[in-house]
Amino acid sequence: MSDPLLRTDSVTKRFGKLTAVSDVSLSIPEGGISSIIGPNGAGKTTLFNLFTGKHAPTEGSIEFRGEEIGGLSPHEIVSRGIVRSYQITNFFSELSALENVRLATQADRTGFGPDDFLRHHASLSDAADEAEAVLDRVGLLDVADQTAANLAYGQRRHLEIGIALATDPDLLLMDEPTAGMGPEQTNATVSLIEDIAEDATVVLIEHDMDIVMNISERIAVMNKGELIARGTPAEISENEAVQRAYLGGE
Ligand SMILES: Nc1ncnc2c1ncn2[C@@H]1O[C@H](COP(=O)(O)OP(=O)(O)OP(=O)(O)O)[C@@H](O)[C@H]1O
Repeated sequence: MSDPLLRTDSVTKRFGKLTAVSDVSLSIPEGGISSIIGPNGAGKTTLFNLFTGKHAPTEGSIEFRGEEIGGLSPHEIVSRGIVRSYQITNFFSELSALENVRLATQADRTGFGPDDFLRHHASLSDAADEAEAVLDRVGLLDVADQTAANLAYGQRRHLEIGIALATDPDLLLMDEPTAGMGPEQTNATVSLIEDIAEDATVVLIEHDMDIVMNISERIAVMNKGELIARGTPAEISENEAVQRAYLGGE
């Protein structure tokens, strides 16, 4: 089997006396969709925050493509190709959809070295083309010129995904991407996630079990900070420890 894209080894995060993530060893292979599920407070978001550099692990390691990333800054982690699509709004509301995505594509391609500076002008028009392609992919080309603030809720969520895609991530972390959406928008978002997973690795935190079971190739289940099960949707749906965790009995 090929090396995992992301691997944690006994990673632990404590906040004072509270252990939010406890001794979690998990491998995410390259490609496809993996989901992290678990009851409220299980430690899912904290695990994402460790992956993105928002928090440093208290103990243990996190490797991306075989290199330690635990404790790196968010900026360094993004530059390695790990990007998070936020559940909270993460765009400039007065700028248009296109401008928001274009800023993200520019940030991805414009470095700070002298060569980058010389390439800057040419890269701006490329960034504009790329931004349009990203907007098309997330279904927002027809509202490209509307300000982000004027987009409907589901469109704003897709804009956030577009901003993440604009940096061409290898690993896209998505935190409840369908939260608050109606059935039609949910279906559109699920199709988009499946499309993204054709050429990037996607890890989802998702509470909607129908989506999780339909879309995931593999699922990791957390409860009270611990990883209690890993497996395919069929394996997880039959796992007794998982059923107990969801019934609140463990
Ligand atoms: N910055 C922080 N400081 C202190 N405690 C925190 C912090 N972040 C998370 N926690 C605590 O860590 C535990 C795990 O929280 P986390 O948000 O990771 O769970 P979750 O599985 O994402 O839950 P939910 O599904 O409700 O979002 C909770 O008890 C939470 O209160």
